[in-house]
Amino acid sequence: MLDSGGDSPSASSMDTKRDTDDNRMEGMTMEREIKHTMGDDFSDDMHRLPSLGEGASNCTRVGERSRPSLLWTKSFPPYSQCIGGLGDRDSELDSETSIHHQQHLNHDEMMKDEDWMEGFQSTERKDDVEVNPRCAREEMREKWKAKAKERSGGSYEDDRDRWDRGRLGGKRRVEENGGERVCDDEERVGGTKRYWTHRRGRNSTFEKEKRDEERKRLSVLAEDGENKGSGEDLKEEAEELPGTREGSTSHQWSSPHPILSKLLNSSSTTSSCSINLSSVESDDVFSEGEDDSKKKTSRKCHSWKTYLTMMHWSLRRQSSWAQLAGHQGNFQLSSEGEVLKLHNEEEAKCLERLMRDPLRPFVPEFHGTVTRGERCYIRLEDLLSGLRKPVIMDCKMGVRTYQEEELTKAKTKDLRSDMYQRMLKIDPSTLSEEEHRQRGVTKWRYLQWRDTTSSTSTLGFRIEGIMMEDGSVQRDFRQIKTLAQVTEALLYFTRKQLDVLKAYHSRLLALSDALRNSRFFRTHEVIGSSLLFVHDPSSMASVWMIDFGKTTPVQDTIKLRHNIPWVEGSREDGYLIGLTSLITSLSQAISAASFHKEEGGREEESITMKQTEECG
Ligand SMILES: Nc1ncnc2c1ncn2[C@@H]1O[C@H](COP(=O)(O)OP(=O)(O)OP(=O)(O)O)[C@@H](O)[C@H]1O
Ligand SMILES: O=P(O)(O)O[C@@H]1[C@H](O)[C@H](O)[C@@H](OP(=O)(O)O)[C@H](OP(=O)(O)O)[C@H]1O
Repeated sequence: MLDSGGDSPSASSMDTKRDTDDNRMEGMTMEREIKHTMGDDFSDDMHRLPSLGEGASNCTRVGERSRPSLLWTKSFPPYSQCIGGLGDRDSELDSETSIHHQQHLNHDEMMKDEDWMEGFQSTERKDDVEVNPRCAREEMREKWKAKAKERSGGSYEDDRDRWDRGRLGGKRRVEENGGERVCDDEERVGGTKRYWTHRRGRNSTFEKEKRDEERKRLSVLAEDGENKGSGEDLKEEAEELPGTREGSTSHQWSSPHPILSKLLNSSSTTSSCSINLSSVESDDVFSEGEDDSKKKTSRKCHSWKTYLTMMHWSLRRQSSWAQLAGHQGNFQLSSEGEVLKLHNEEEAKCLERLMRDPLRPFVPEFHGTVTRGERCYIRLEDLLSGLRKPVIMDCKMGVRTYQEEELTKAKTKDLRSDMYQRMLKIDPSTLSEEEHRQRGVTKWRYLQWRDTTSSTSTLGFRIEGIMMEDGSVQRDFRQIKTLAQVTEALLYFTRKQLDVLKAYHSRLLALSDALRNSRFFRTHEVIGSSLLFVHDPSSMASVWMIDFGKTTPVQDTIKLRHNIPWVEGSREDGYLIGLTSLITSLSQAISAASFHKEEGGREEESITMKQTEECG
């Protein structure tokens, strides 16, 4: 089912009938499901207006600049352990036009929102840090410190605690920095789940200290004329994100600090690391499959600083960030580990509003904008930060992915030959004679075709892509039309892990709650926005709302319901239809995974019994 090849989307009439029947059955289950999971406000069929603004929610008060209500199945490494943020562009970020979103968070404005945010409780997230083995890094650090001391005439501050605070001490940091992250440790669902909150203290003294330390390290490195050139090259190289390469469909994951581990494990001929090193220099020195003698010779040619420069570069490469969908080349990772997305006025405005909305806990933190060269970017929290081998799924929400104005534009707009080619490749029969003659289609025509040939127009969302823990990416889910197929995809994506499925399910229920209380949602047509599902092998899981590039406010006279089909002029997006489908599908997946687990248990039991009998 997940295979991209195979049948054409133009299904036979029998298939279509089966699909329709499936959907009808699923629709009935869905209604039952919604009654069960979403409470009375959502309990009617999808055509009923959810009572926006009613009732209380679990969300946290927004004005506190907190990261509330993350639902993880396990503890989550702190932001400071994400190494992707190390870098040399800190100063650039600091010095360039950087508007912190807090500047926009006018207190009075926030107070205006107070009435409909009432009842929001603050839940906090505990930093239950697992400190990773860092012996190798320790060793490297000692070497570096010794050299740094030598260079600076012995003035280098040998402050082990400082380093440890920065690199390892998530928990300690909590204590020492006035509770940058705290947790209510609120046990849920049989004591296996917790609601975490996550206070973002990016501009805290600690963070500044950490950056200063980093700068200090860099300036020591920069002093070394011998390696300056290569260091600069590497910095440039590191700016490019692995997941953003044109045409790249897979992303190789690395073991922790690949270059460092290679350095310190010189006796092994093969390395466990599989990071895709694209630097020429790094390939020279460390390429896979090299014989030992070459490695040794090569190593002699490079000073310790080269290693450090490269280590630093590799640490930056350690970010788990990967782009699963969307436009190639629109993203960068900042030295602070933020995701920089090409600026879009609409999106920036939405994010600003969202930072003052009950939906804030479901949206990446927005840190304003930054200019790099001639391009302006919005600065977003990296939602993959701290995750080792994240498994990601991008679901584009809504029953349509084009704005109403695209319809109007379509009448005058240029024809798109690239979109014609894409349609031709997948299903030539869908193109009209005129379109064949013109060898082009309007963008609206293409987007509408995408919506109707995927689950978008029927289920109110579609899976845009899935990246598994090995970095393999699957993007073609055009064949998925029914809820049963979605459930199958969810089981595949989560590898039937019950805790992950349950965490996603709860998170989506919390989201539906927040949406009901969200003024933003009430007043915006949400088009082309995605839900980003993220978990990792340790079963931490969460869902985030991303991509507001085509989300626009509607006039006061229009009351959006979000749960009814679209007709031209209504501006309805069907976001809640998609959310409902996803919640239902997750419930089905949970049942299937539970059944599978029980079956597995029974099988194991009978094998053990058989073995015992045989032995006895
Ligand atoms: N804050 C974030 N943290 C981590 N990953 C992100 C973040 N924002 C985006 N991504 C990654 O980038 C991908 C594309 O994001 P997004 O949908 O915002 O881009 P886009 O170019 O606007 O997409 P589209 O072409 O659908 O409009 C996502 O699927 C996700 O993998
Ligand atoms: O899903 P596909 O088949 O990759 O098609 C793209 C997708 O629909 C994007 O949402 C759309 O960008 P917008 O959301 O910004 O409209 C893009 O248009 P574009 O080529 O004009 O960027 C399409 O090419």
